[in-house]
Amino acid sequence: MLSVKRLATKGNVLHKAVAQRSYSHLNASLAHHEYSDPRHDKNVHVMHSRGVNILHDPLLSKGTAFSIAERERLSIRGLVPPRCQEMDKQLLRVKRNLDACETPLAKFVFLAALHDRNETLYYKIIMEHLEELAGIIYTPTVGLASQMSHSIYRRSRGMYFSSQDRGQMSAMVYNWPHDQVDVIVVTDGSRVLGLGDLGANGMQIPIGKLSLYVAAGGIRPRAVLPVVLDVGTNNQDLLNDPLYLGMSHPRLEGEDYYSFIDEWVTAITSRWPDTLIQFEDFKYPHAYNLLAKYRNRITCFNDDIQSTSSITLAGILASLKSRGMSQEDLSSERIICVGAGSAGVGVCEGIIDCMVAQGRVKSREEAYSKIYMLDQYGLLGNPGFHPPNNQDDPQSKQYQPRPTKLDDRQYCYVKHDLRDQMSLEELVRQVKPTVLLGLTGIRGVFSEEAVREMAKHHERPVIFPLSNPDTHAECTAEEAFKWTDGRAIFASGSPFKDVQLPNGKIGKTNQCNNSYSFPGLGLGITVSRASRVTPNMFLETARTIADMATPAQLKEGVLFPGVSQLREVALNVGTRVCEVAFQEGYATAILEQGEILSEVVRSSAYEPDYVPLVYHP
Ligand SMILES: NC(=O)C1=CN([C@@H]2O[C@H](COP(=O)(O)OP(=O)(O)OC[C@H]3O[C@@H](n4cnc5c(N)ncnc54)[C@H](OP(=O)(O)O)[C@@H]3O)[C@@H](O)[C@H]2O)C=CC1
Ligand SMILES: CC(=O)C(=O)O
Ligand SMILES: [Mg+2]
Repeated sequence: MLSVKRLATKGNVLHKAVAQRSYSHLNASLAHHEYSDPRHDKNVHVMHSRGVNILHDPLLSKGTAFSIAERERLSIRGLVPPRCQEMDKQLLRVKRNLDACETPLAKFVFLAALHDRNETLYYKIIMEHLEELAGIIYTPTVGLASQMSHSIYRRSRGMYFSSQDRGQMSAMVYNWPHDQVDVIVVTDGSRVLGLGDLGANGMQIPIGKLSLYVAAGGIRPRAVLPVVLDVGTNNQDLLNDPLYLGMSHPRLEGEDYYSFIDEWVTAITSRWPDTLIQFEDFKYPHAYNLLAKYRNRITCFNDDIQSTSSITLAGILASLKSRGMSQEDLSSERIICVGAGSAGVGVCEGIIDCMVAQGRVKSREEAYSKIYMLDQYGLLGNPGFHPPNNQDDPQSKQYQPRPTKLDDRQYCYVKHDLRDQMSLEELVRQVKPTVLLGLTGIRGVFSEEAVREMAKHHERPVIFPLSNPDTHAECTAEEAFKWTDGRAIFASGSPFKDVQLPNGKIGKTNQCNNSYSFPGLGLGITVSRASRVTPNMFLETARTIADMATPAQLKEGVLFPGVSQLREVALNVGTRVCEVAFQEGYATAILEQGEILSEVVRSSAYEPDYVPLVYHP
């Protein structure tokens, strides 16, 4: 086991990420009154300023929980109701108000307001009710909130960089009030979940992801930065809406687009050279192009491509055990992936990496042969199998070449012995897949015919409609269990309730979402101060999560711990990612014999507790 005694950043500057993390979350939020001194007791937060600013700073405010002594020394006596109420009473009030909200969107707005008032209380309630509230601050409700973002807008959070900021970004980054930023989630809003181009409204996604980085991954609230790159939108409804808050022009493309992103990356890394950047919800092929451009230059990854691959691979590996097989049997699976975009290709590359690492395939090419990929036109197959104008072959008469060419990444999956654009139903008949993955963003793509056909050939068909939000899932849990007579091993991107089966049993559902992988990845990278995010980190994340369900859970089709245990998942993943960072030589933290790495990771994770505040001019 690796151990860490003292950590330092690149350039030999003492870095507090781990060695001092236990008190670093006590730092004040606003630069003008930020004060952090390791000499002070770690249970006290010392500040230069006082008064109403403290009360209205969400990172510092305790609302009614300020003690009388604190009110006195912070000059806020009389500015809050007289009775001091501890956090337990505040939580009671928040939960009652939350339960009184009539719709998920109303809950979202309520929680966003709490986030803006008192972050400690926000994270406390989220962590205490993670299973319930992840569905509000994250998928599915965050999808609706993104669509409505311009209507429900109350207060700004994060940073926007837009086409009118060209040439200004290196200066703008200094408008952010915190000197240390551990994780940035950035989107250009071009493909928000399965909801398409939502322009600047996409901001709700980085905010939601970063809330999970804090609640599950233990990253400090003051060290996260949500960002929208507003390069315009092609969403005409938003452009026509007088309330829309983004730039009112079509999306930048080509050189304009890539040089814009370059300016932003340069600006960000000039102020925060060690920050982890998570690219989120960029449309294909920009998502891949940006990853290819920056993955070897800065500490970054693409969530949709890479961390989705970790959790989906974890799901497939766990399903092998659930079916009484070994994880090493991965290469004997026959996998159909419907969706050939960022997530589809990313997920399949992760599966192939694992097959190759297991050494049960002779080559990467052999691994590609195990996966069948479809896009909106059907199977990526052989166009040569369509003799033109063959009157005897009804399929051939309908054949139209794809309007767009496949790129190199997709071309690897082309099946030269099968007809191009074959339908899912026909492919299932021919291939008899063991695993069916959906990453299309399109409801209903898993038809009854396809799923029933699959279930004819396998006792436990593995059916993963992974698109978000729930309204865009390729099929519902009810459908999957109905069409397989309750035998499916089911996982979806957004949460579905377990299904009551006619035989009295319960069809267990799993959530297979990158929210299981990115918080731990971020924690591990932050703690180790890894300078790069590597393929092995994603592979090991998958293996770690795949080993977490108990044999009893696996037997009944439960593949992962529940969402309420995301913190535990993140701590395990974080520890493993940290180890990989050290083993691969990308950790810039200093390693000495001493503490146990898993304990360092655990003690580094933020806990939402109030800390006494002290004024020291
Ligand atoms: N569960 C999770 O953790 C995650 C889930 N996702 C979900 O995956 C979905 C796709 O994301 P992403 O890959 O980035 O999006 P992309 O737009 O990059 O890719 C979508 C793919 O689906 C294909 N497609 C569209 N319609 C159909 C259809 N009717 N039948 C078959 N294929 C179709 C598209 O084909 P064509 O190219 O021909 O248009 C394209 O290949 C989203 O809904 C997203 O929410 C994404 C990341 C994580
Ligand atoms: C979960 C996620 O990242 C997505 O649906 O895009
Ligand atoms: Mg995403």
